[in-house]
Amino acid sequence: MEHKKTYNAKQLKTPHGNLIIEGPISSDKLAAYEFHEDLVAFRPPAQQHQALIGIAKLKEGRIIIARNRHTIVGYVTYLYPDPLERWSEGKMDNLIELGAIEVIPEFRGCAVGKNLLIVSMMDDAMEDYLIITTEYYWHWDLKNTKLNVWEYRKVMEKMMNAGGLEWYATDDPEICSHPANCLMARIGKRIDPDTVQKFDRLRFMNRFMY
Ligand SMILES: CC(=O)SCCNC(=O)CCNC(=O)[C@H](O)C(C)(C)COP(=O)(O)OP(=O)(O)OC[C@H]1O[C@@H](n2cnc3c(N)ncnc32)[C@H](O)[C@@H]1OP(=O)(O)O
Repeated sequence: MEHKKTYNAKQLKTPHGNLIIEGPISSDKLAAYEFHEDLVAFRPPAQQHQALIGIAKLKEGRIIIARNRHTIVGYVTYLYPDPLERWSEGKMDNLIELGAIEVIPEFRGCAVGKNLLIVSMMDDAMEDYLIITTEYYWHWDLKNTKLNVWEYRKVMEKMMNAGGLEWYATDDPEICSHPANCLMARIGKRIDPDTVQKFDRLRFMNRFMY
């Protein structure tokens, strides 16, 4: 499949300053911007910056950023699912995963997360994808936000809903291991029924056990 990427951008005014929410952004541009030192949710900032540059180079990879002048203060990633996870087992070239989303603490609660999702979906090419995201509570910043798992889950749902991702049932053991974990997905307008069926089979791989 051809992976068309069309750049979109919007301005977001926040009490902490104006941001540009933009992408998909090229690896060269990503490399040229500063990467804020508080972007620590997944890896040390320098390593995560490099990881995002790598994703932007992938044919299916997409990075949308929130930028304050020359500094990246938030991002969301899209790429094929990890080959070790069940979501890649269907070898579906139109299934991509929202792999990570992060906003620095200073700008949280200012709708940056929601706008990263909104700008992501401005690209019409997203209608050709089935987009999934897996939510595991152990990736959440419960310590600093002081939210409990259900409050945090609500934040995640509201943010993902802004991009049209909705809750989907699954028997994936890791997701089922805690009730706050979940699978969310967005089925693009041009997705065919065959793809939806394949996705259903991926969601329920253990059904013959019952
Ligand atoms: C697939 C994955 O990546 S899982 C891991 C997700 N990432 C992380 O947990 C990393 C650390 N956390 C973060 O970076 C941020 O908190 C994010 C990305 C989860 C959310 O980003 P934000 O920019 O704060 O989200 P945003 O401001 O758009 O808020 C979404 C909704 O949650 C609400 N919300 C946000 N923070 C809070 C809070 N602390 N308390 C209550 N509600 C909150 C917002 O008011 C908004 O709700 P609304 O639509 O009713 O107004």
